Amino acid sequence: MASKPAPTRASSRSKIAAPAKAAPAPARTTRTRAASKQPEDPPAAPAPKKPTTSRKPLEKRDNIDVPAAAKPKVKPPSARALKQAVLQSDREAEPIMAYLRIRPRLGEEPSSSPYLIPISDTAVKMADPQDTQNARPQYRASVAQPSSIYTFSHIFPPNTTQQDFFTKTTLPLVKDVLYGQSALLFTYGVTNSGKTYTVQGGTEKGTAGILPRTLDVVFNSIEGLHGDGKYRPVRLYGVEPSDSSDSTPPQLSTEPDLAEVFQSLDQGAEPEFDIDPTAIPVDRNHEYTVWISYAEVYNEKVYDLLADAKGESDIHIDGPAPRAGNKSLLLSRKALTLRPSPATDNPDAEINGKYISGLRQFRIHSAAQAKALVKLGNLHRRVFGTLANRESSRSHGMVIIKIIRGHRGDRNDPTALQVSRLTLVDLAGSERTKHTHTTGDRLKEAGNINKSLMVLGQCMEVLRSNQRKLAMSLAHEGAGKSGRMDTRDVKRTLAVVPFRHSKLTESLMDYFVGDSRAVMIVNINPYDTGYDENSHVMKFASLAREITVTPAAAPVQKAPPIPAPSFLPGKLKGHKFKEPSPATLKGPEVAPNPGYRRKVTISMGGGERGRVVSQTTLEVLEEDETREDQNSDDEDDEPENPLVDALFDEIENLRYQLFEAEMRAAIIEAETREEVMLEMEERMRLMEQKHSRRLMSEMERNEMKTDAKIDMLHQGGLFASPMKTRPTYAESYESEDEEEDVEMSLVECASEESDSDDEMNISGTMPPRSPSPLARKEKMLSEKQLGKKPAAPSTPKMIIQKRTFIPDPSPLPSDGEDAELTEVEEEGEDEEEEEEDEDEEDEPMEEDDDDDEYNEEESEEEDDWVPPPPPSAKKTPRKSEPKPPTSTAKGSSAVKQRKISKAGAGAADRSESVSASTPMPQKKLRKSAKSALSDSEDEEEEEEVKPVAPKKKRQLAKKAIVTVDNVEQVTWEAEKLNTVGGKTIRRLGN
Ligand SMILES: Nc1ncnc2c1ncn2[C@@H]1O[C@H](COP(=O)(O)OP(=O)(O)OP(=O)(O)O)[C@@H](O)[C@H]1O
Repeated sequence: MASKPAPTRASSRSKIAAPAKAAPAPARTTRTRAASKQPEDPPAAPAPKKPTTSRKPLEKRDNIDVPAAAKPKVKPPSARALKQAVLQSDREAEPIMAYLRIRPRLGEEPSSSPYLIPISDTAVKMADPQDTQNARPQYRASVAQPSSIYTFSHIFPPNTTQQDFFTKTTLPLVKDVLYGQSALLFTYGVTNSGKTYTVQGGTEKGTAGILPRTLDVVFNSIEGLHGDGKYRPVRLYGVEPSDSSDSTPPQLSTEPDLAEVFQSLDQGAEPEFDIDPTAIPVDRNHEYTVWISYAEVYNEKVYDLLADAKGESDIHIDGPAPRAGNKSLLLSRKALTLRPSPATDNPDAEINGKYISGLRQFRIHSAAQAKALVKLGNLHRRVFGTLANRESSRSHGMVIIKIIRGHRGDRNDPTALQVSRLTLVDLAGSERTKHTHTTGDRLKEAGNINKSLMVLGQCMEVLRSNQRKLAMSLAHEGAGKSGRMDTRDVKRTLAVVPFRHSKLTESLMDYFVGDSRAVMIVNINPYDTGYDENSHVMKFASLAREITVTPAAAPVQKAPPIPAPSFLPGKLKGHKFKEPSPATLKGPEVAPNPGYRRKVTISMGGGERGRVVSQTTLEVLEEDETREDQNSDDEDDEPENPLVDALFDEIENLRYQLFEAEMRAAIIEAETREEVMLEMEERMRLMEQKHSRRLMSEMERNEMKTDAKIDMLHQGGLFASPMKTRPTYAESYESEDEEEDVEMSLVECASEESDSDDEMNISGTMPPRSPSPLARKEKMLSEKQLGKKPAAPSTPKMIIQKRTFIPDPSPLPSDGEDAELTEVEEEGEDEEEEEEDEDEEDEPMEEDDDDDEYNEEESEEEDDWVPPPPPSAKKTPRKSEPKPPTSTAKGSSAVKQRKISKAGAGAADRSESVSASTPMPQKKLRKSAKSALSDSEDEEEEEEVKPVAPKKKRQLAKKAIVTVDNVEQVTWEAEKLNTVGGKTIRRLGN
C-alpha cells in the first residue's frame, strides 16, 4: 500500500463512478474472494487497474478545445444510444432504480381529480389540472409542461400495501447488505406526499414502513448467526475493536424537566404485532453483527440523533426571562464533521466517500432494540425542533444500518471482515420557499433544504454528463487526434461533481461514486395542488434514472488484533487510521464557536391522556463543528497544490452561483408569468364588462329607435288602420276661416248627437261611432275640395290624433361607440335643419325623393294634400259608420298583450299630449314619414351587413304597430263611450 500514490483532492474529484474495467487488477483479490463466497452473487468482475493520480498542470489538461479540424467528425449519438453505451461500458453498472409511489386520498382532502394517471406499471401521465379546468390555457401560470409522460422502474398505485412496497423495493437491498454490499434508499417528494409514512410507517396494523421491516428481516435472517461483537465498524469500511460503550443505549437527559418533555412526546411502545416475518437465506458460514446510527442534516449541519441530549433548566443566555407557567430549557448539540474516508479502508476505490465523524453507532441484538433506538432518534428530532412542527419534516433523516460479516470458520482470519451499509434517507419536503410563505428561521430552513436538494440534482446532472462523455469515449476509442482516443484523457476532462456543496450530498457521495446500489422512491400526492412542484419531482426522478452506479461487494478488511484488556485505554483507535486530535493540529488558536440559538415550543399533555396542556419553550443551541475538525478535513485531503485547489474551489463556487442564479431566474419567471396572467385576466374581465354594457345599450337604443320610427310612421299615416285613414289634425287648421267652420260644426254636432241618441233609444242598439266635431269639419272640407256636398249630419266624424315626436333617446355611454353616437346626434340635428330648410324650400327637397311612392301626390297636393287612403281604405270606401278598428294582427299572443300594456301607456300619454302640444305642420309630418322611410331603407342597407337584427326589428315594429292599433281601438271605444256619456249628462241636465 505504501507504494500506491496518495490520492489528491483534485484527482479524486475528476474521477467518476463507472470506470472502465480495462484489465484485471491483483489488488482486488481479497474483495473478489469475499464475493465469490456468495452463491447468489454474480462472479466479481476483474477490478480495474488503479489509474495513476499524478496531477498535470491545468494548462496542459486536455479540456482545452481542440481545433474543429483536428476533432474527429463523429455524429452525436442519441440519448438512448448513450444510455446503452453507458451501461455497456461497464458490465457492473446499473441505473439508479426509481420507484413511484402514489399516495391515496385522505379523508379530509378535497376530492379534486388527480392529475397523475398511471398508464402502465412503469409509465405515468401527468396532466396539468389548469389545462382541463381552465378555459383559457394560454394564461397558465405554470412553467411546467402541461402534460408529460414519465417512466419509472415501477409504479405503485395508491392501494399498495406497505408489505408489497417493501418486498418490491427494499427487500433486494436488505439482501445485498446481508451479502456484503452497500446500498442507499432515499425518498423524494413534496411535503405531505408520504415520505415519512413510507420510511417509518403508520400506527395501524400492517402499516409499518420500510425501516422497521428492514430491521425485522435482518434479524429474522441472521437468527442464530450473531457475531460476538469484538469489532465495530468505523468510518465507511473500517473496523476496530469495540468496547462496552457500543452496546450502551443513549441516555435520556437526567434533567427532570427535560425528561418530562421527552416523556410527553413519547407516543408509547411501537405496535408489537407489526413484525415482518420475512427471512432471507444467508450464508451460514458467516456471523453477523448489526449496528445502527441515526443522523439528521438540518440547516446544512449534520447532527447525531442518538447522542445524549444535554439539557439545562431555566438557563437564559442573552434571552428573555421565562414567562410564568412556562418552563424554559436549554438544549445543546454539536454539529458533526464530514471527513473523507481514508484510502486505506478501501484501497480499490477510485474515489473515497465521506463519513460522519463522531456519529455514534450502537450494536443491536434484536429488531425491537433497533426500533427503540430509531424511536429515540425520532424523539430527538422532534425535541430539537425539526419535527416539532407536525406539518413537515424540515431535516433530512438518515438511518444507517451497518452489518459486519465475518467468517465463522476462521474467526481470526485477518481478511475475513466485511462492512456493508444500508442507508435509508427520509428527505425533507422538496417544495419551494416561495410557495410555503416562510419567513425568518423557517425561510433559512427552507433555503437550506432547497440548497441541499438542488445540489443533489446538480450532482446527478454532472454524474450523468460525465458518464455519457466516458461512454462516448469508450465507444469511439482509437479515434483521437493521432488515431487514438485515450479514455484516461477523457476522464481528465470530466466535470467536478459538486458533492461538497451540501452536507447531504457530501455524506451520501460514497453511494454514487462507490460500489453501491441506489434506489430512489418518489412519493407523490396527486390531490395536492402543487402541480409544478410534483412536476419538478418527476423530472428529478427521470434524471436519477439516467445515472448508473456500480454495485459491488464491500471491501474485506483486515481485522486489527485485539489488544489485551490491560492495554485498553477506554476507547480504542483503529490500528491504521488515526482520528486526528486537536493536539496534533497545527495552526492558529481558534476562537470558541458561539453556535446558533433558536427556540422550539413544545406542547405537552392534553389529548387522550386528559392532562392539562402546557407549553415548554426549548432553547436549542446548535454549535458548529469546530474549526479543528474542518482543518483536519483538509489535512485528510492532502492538498498538493494550493493554487489548483483554489481554482477548483473557485470553479465550484462559480458553478454554485450559476445554479443559484438559475434558480432565481426560474422563480422570477414563474412570478412574472403569474403577474401577467392576473393582468390579462383583469383585462379580459373589463373587456367582458364593457362589451356586455355596450350590448345592453345597443339593445335599448334599437328598441327606442324602433318605437320612434313607429311613431313617425303613424304620424305620416303610412300604416293601414282606421286611424291612419283619417287626415291629420294639422290639415284642419290651415286657415283661420276653417277654424270658424270648425266651431260651427261643433254646434251642429251637438244637435246631431241628440238625434243619434234618440235613434239609439229607439233601436236599442249601439249607435255608430260619432266622429268628433273637428273630424266632421275636416270631412266637410275635404268634400268641399272634391266638389261634393258635405255629408249628411249623421255621418260619423273622425277623431284626429296627433302623436308627439319622440326622438331617439341618447344611448348609454359606451367605449368605442362615440363615433356612432355622434353620428346619431348629427342625424337628429340634420333632421331639424332640414325641416327648417324645408319650410323655406319644400319642393326641391321633395322632388329629390324619386323612389318615394308618394312623390307624385306630394308634388300635386302642396296645399290641398289629402292623405292617400291605405289599401284597406281604398278597397272598402269609407262608410258612414266606420267599423271599429279590428285587430288585424296575426295571432294575439301574450307578447302582444305585454306590448299593449307597455306601448298602450305610451300611446295614452301621446293621446293626452295632442291637445296640449302644438300641432305639427303637415309638411313636417310628411318629412318625418319620409325620414322614417329613408331610415327603413338604411336599415335595409344594414340588413346586407347584419341580416338578422333588422329582420327582428321589423318583426318588433309589426308587433308594435298592431299593439298601437289595439290601443287606438281602445281609445276610440273610450271616446265613444265618453261622447254617449256626455250626451246623457246633457239630456239629464235639460
Ligand atoms: N400510502 C399511504 N397510505 C395511507 N396514508 C398515507 C400514505 N402515505 C401517506 N399517508 C398519510 O399522509 C400524511 C402525510 O404523510 P407523511 O407525513 O409521510 O408525508 P411526508 O412526505 O413525509 O411529509 P413531510 O415532508 O412534511 O415530512 C400522513 O398522515 C400519512 O399517514
